Amino acid sequence: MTKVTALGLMSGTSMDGIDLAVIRTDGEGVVERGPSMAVSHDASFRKRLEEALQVAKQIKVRNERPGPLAEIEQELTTLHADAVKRFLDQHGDGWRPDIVGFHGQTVLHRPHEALTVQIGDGEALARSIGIRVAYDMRAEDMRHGGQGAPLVPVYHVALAASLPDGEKRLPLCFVNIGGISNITFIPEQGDPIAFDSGPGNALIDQWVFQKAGVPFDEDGKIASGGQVVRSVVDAYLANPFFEKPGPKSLDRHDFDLQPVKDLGLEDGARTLAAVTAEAIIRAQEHLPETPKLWIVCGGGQKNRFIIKHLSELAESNHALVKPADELGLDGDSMEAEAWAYLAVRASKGLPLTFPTTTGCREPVSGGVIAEPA
Ligand SMILES: Nc1ncnc2c1ncn2[C@@H]1O[C@H](COP(=O)(O)OP(=O)(O)OP(=O)(O)O)[C@@H](O)[C@H]1O
Ligand SMILES: CC(=O)N[C@H]1[C@@H]2OC[C@@H](O2)[C@@H](O)[C@@H]1O[C@H](C)C(=O)O
Repeated sequence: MTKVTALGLMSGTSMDGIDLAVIRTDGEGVVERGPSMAVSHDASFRKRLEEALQVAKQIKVRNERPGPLAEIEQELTTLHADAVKRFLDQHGDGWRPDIVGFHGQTVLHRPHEALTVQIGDGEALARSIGIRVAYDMRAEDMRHGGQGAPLVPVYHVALAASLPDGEKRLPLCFVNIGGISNITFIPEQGDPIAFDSGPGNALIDQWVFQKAGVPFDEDGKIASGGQVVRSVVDAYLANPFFEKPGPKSLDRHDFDLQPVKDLGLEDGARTLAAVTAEAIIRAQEHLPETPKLWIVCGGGQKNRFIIKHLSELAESNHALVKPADELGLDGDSMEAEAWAYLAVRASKGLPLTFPTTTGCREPVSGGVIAEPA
C-alpha cells in the first residue's frame, strides 16, 4: 500500500490553540510519526472563540453563520494557514504533506438534533497553503445516525496495534483528557467501543480563569492547595449523562460551574480535577470488561491531581494508568496525528467511524476534499 504524508490540524474544545502533527501512513494501520508543533491562541482570540460559541447557539442549519461568526471563521482559517506555513518552514523539507486534515473549531454539537458545526473554511485553507485539505469530517457520520464524535478511535486502534506485545495489556483504554474527555476501549477480541466520558479540562480552565485570571491550572499547582469536596463531586456525577451507555458525545456547554460555584479557588480546582478522574472511571460501567491499562493523552495528563486520582481509582481495579509518552506515543499530538490519519482515510473512502464508536448505522467514511487550485 502506498504511503501518504499527511498533516493534521486540531483546534479542540479547550480552545487553547492549534496542534499540528505530521505522519506517513497508508491509512490502514501503518503509521510513521513525524514532527509536531503547537501554536497557542492569544487571550483576545480565545475571547473571540468564546463569542463564537455563544453566537452559534442560534444556529439551526449547519452552514448558517450568524452575527460575527463568518468573520471569526475567516480569522480562524487564517491562523491555521499561518500555522501550516510556520510548520512547513521548519519541517517542510523532510515532511512536505500530500494532504492536510483540518478539524476546525467545534462551535455547536447537538447530536440529539443531528447538528454539529465546525467553523473553518477548508477551501480557503487549501488555496492559501497550496495543499489538498480534507475537512468537515463529522457530518457524514451524523447523516448515518452517528453522534459525529469521537472520531479519533480508528487511530487509537492503529496505535494499539503498533504497541510492543509487552506493553499491550488488553483490554486497554485510551483516554483523551482535552476540554472534554473521551475513551476508546480496545478488547482482546471484538470491536472497539468509544464515547465521550465527561468533562475534561474545560471546567477547570473556566474556573481558574474566572477566579484567578489564568487560562489553566498549570501542573495542578492551584489544586495542590485544595481539598476534594465530596458533595460537589457527587452533584456532578449525579448528571444522567453518566448513566447512559455509549455511543454518546458532549457539547462544551453540557456541564457548567454551577455545582462548584460556592467553593474557594483551590478547593474548586482540586474538586474539578476529581470530577474529571471519576467521570473517566465511570465509563467502565458501560464497558463489557474492566480495562487493565489506561493510556492517557491530551493536556489533562499534565494536571497531576487528575492523574493521581485516576491512578488511585484504576489501581483499586488492578489496572495501570500510563501517560501515552511512556509507551513511545505522543500524548500532546495524538489528536492532530489522528486528523492526519483521518484525512488519508477520507481521501481513500475508508470508514472513519463505526457503529460501536459513534452509533452510526454502518461504517461510514466522510470529510470533504478541497483542492488547492
Ligand atoms: N501543564 C499543564 N498543566 C495542567 N493542565 C494543562 C497543562 N497543559 C495543558 N493543560 C490542559 O490541557 C488543555 C489542552 O488540552 P488539549 O490540547 O488536549 O485539549 P483539546 O484538544 O483542545 O480538547 P479536546 O480533546 O476536548 O478537543 C488546556 O486547556 C489545559 O487545561
Ligand atoms: C464535537 C467535538 O468536537 N467533539 C470533540 C470534543 O473533544 C473531545 C471529545 O469532545 C471528542 O468527542 C471530540 O474530539 C475528538 C478529537 C474526537 O472526535 O475524537
